[in-house]
Amino acid sequence: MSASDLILDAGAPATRARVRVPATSANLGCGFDSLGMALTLYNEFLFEAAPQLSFEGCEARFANDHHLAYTTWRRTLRSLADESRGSAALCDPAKVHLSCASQVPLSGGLGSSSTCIVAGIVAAYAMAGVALAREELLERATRAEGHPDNVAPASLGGLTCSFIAPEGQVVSLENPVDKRWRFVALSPAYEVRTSEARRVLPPSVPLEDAVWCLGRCQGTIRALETGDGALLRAACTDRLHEPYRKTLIPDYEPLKELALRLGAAAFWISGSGSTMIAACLDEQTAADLCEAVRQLSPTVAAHILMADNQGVILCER
Ligand SMILES: Nc1ncnc2c1ncn2[C@@H]1O[C@H](COP(=O)(O)OP(=O)(O)OP(=O)(O)O)[C@@H](O)[C@H]1O
Ligand SMILES: N[C@@H](CCO)C(=O)O
Repeated sequence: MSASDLILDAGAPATRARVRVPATSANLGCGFDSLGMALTLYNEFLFEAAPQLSFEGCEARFANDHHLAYTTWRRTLRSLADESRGSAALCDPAKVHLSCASQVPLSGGLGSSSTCIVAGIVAAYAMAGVALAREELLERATRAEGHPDNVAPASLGGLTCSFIAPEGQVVSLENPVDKRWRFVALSPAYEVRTSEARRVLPPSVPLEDAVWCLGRCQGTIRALETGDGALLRAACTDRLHEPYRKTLIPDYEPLKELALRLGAAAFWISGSGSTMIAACLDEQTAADLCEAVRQLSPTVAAHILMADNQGVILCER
C-alpha cells in the first residue's frame, strides 16, 4: 500500500480527535448517483473523552445519542474492537463530548449527512490508533450512506466519479477541479429530505434519457477539470432526476432562469436538493448572481464556493 492510499497513519490510541469534512454536491446535473464534488464549506467535529455523553454546537433535535456523527463513531469503534484492531481502551462510547462547528446547511443537498458519517469513521480510527486506507473509508462510508457520490468527494476531495463494482468494492476516480470555477450554492430555507426526493423518481427511465446523460457526464467532468464554460453549458443538463425533483423546489425555475441569464455556465439541483448550484467562471458573475438572488428571493442563502481538492482532514488527535 503506498502512502497516498492512506487517509490516516497508525498512531497511539488517543482521547480526542478533531476532524474537518467538506460539503459536497452530488450528481452535478447529469451524473445521478455517480458524480460528486467537494466544496469549500466545512463541518468540524471534535470527539473528546468526557465524564458523560454530551453534545455542543448542534441543533437541539440532534443533541442526543442518535446524532449521526456519534452513532457512526460508536459503530466504527465497536467494529474495530470486534476485529481486534487498535485499542478502544481510552474511549468509552458512553463517555464522550461531541462538539460541532457546522457551516453546511441542514436544508439538504450539500452532503451534511456525509460530513457526519466520514467524520465519525475517521475520528474512531484516529482514537483507536488504527491506520485508515482510502478503500476502507470509502466502503464503510458508502455502506452507511447508501451511495458513494457524496462520501467519496467528502473523503478524497475534488470531483469524483464513483460506482460499486460487482464484488461490492467502491471504485472512485478523482479529478481535480479548475480553480477558476466559482460555485454559487443557493439554499432555500425549506428542507428536502433525500428519502422524499428519491420517492418522486420513476422506477425506470426511457432509453433515450439514459443515453442523454452518458456522454454529458464525460463532458461535465472535462469542463470542470479544464475551466471550459461553453462545454459545461452544453453538457451539464439532466433527464434522470431533475425533471421530477424540481417540483419539490419552488425556487428552482426562477433561480435557474436568473443564473443562466446573468452568465452562469450551468445550474443544477445539488444532491437531492433543496440547495441548487450555479457554476460561474468568474468571481464577478458569481457576485452579481448573489446580489440578484438577494433581491429576488431574500430567504434563499447564497454562498460563493470553490472546489475543495483535499477532502477530509484530521486536524488533531
Ligand atoms: N450537522 C448535523 N448534525 C447531526 N445530524 C446531521 C447533520 N447533518 C445531517 N444530519 C443527519 O442527516 C440528515 C440529513 O440527511 P440528507 O441526506 O437528507 O441531507 P444531506 O446529506 O444534507 O443532503 P444530500 O445528501 O442531498 O446532499 C438529517 O436529518 C440528520 O439526521
Ligand atoms: N445521489 C443522491 C444524492 C443525495 O444524497 C440523490 O440524488 O439522491
